[in-house]
Amino acid sequence: MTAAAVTSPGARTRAVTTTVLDGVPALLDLLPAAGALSWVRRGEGLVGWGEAARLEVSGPRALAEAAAWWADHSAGLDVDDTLDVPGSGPVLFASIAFDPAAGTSVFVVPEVVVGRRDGVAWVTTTGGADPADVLAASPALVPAPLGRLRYADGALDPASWCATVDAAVQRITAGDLAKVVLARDLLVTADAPLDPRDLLGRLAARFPGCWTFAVDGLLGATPELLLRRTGRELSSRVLAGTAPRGAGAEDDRLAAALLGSAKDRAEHALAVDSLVAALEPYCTTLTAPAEPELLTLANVRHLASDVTGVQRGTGARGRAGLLELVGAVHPTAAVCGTPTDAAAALIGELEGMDRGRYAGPVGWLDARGDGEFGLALRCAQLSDDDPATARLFAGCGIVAGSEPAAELAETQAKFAAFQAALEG
Ligand SMILES: C=C(O[C@@H]1C=C(C(=O)O)C=C[C@H]1O)C(=O)O
Repeated sequence: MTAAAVTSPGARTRAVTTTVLDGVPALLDLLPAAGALSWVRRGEGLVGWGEAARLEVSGPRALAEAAAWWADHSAGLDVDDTLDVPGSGPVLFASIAFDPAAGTSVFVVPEVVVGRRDGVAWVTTTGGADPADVLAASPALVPAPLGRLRYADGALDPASWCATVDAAVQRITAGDLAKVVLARDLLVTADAPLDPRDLLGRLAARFPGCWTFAVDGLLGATPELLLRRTGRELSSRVLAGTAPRGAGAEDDRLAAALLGSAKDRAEHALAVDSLVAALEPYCTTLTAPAEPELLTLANVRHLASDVTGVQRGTGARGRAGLLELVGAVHPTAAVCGTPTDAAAALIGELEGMDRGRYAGPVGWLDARGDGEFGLALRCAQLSDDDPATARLFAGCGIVAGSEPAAELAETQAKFAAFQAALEG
């Protein structure tokens, strides 16, 4: 059964105009406090605000319905876009549930989008608003102190979560499956309301190589690119295999140990294989590196593989749409496990929580079908009911030989990404 809640554009919102900007604004500084939408890396990307249209959808055909809705929506627009680059003209921000059949995925067409790509900046407005007015309206951000932060266990306390890791390792050893990604949540309450703009600014400053995202209150800085499409070109950055950072020579030792770890390499290979197997039918060529590289972040290191391909078919009708591709590759073994069905069932059995949109695809697409989707990791879901609270998520891949205490420490290192943004 599919549930869908839709707000559709009226005649007022049919005119979409992209205007090139003379100056190049700092994208995240433009965002208003409410309804922030973001996909920014190294100062480039897209931010948006306001809602010209919105779709909330769940069910086995959720992504197909969203794709049809977006095609229908964009076909009815009167577009003036002389720039014509990926992300100019009409744009849809998306945050897809980890399990789109059961959870709610959110799609938002902003009233205003500001983009920056290769040093060129533009603004796209819907409904005839003057770009000068919408940019002048963005208020200066005064960082608000959050006061004391109080943390509480989410679904499972650390000891219970370690017991689930142990149970998963036993199932893997028994031969039921090869890998499962188990996550946990952590609740935080501040003295004052959390301001998405503060959080996004701090995430981007500390994690410049990650994609700083925000859609419908889910905010984070993810290092993992699920799928980018530009024309027929596809790319993905697969991560799996993680080590903590250390001080001085210890940091180098930990990096070398990660690169040489048979366990982490095996865990990584499962994630790459899952992406390649799902993408291959859609591609004329698809290339994965023979060896992973190290990706170094402020809080952790990962094994990383950049996979690139060229999509089969030409033209909007001759090739699969971006949301179809996203639906085909998700969930990879980076966030679910191998085999997918057995891992998904074990997650449902052991985790004891609803992932919501955590570990789901998050990003944007335009009316050409170009776009970028990351995996919603290193993130928090701000509460609708209490603006001073949020739910943080972190998970890790469990394989034969995983040790519960080390996996718990890995979740703590991953939580630290968002915690640093909260702590300022
Ligand atoms: C699941 C998460 O991260 C994933 C799991 C990783 C691992 O187990 O080594 C590494 C990167 C991500 O693919 C998370 O950050 O919550």
